[in-house]
Amino acid sequence: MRATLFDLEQTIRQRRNADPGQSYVAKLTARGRGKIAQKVGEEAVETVIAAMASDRQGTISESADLLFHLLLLLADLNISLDDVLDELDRREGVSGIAEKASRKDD
Ligand SMILES: N=c1c2ncn([C@@H]3O[C@H](COP(=O)(O)OP(=O)(O)OP(=O)(O)O)[C@@H](O)[C@H]3O)c2ncn1[C@@H]1O[C@H](COP(=O)(O)O)[C@@H](O)[C@H]1O
Repeated sequence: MRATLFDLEQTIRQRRNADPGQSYVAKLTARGRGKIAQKVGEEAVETVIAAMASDRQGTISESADLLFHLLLLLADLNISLDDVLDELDRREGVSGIAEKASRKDD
């Protein structure tokens, strides 16, 4: 059966308090939110670089790293994937162009 982002979210929550010597999730968590956030930024940049090089496999690999580290950061903030999907649901059907035009200060 195919693993989902919800499965990965659950694994990350379970691994946060594991032995940092045995778990990357625990190790990065122990290094603090700033380090997790830095990794999200690095993986985002690496995704962009791969995409701009039209490196399909690289973009897939870096995107997986990015999603994984983003879930780690969200877990550190006690934000669930459902919280983010709720926000996307809220936006469903609202054109990004129309939404931007409705902002007063833009
Ligand atoms: N999906 C992932 C996953 N994707 C990437 N990574 C790790 O993320 C790290 C990112 O690589 P980098 O080279 O950027 O990082 P780094 O070598 O630590 O570099 P520095 O920041 O230290 O310079 C690598 O160590 C990858 O192995 C992952 N580690 C774990 N998972 C999932 O999380 C589960 C729990 O992992 P553990 O907590 O390690 O048991 C695993 O079973 C997987 O399902």
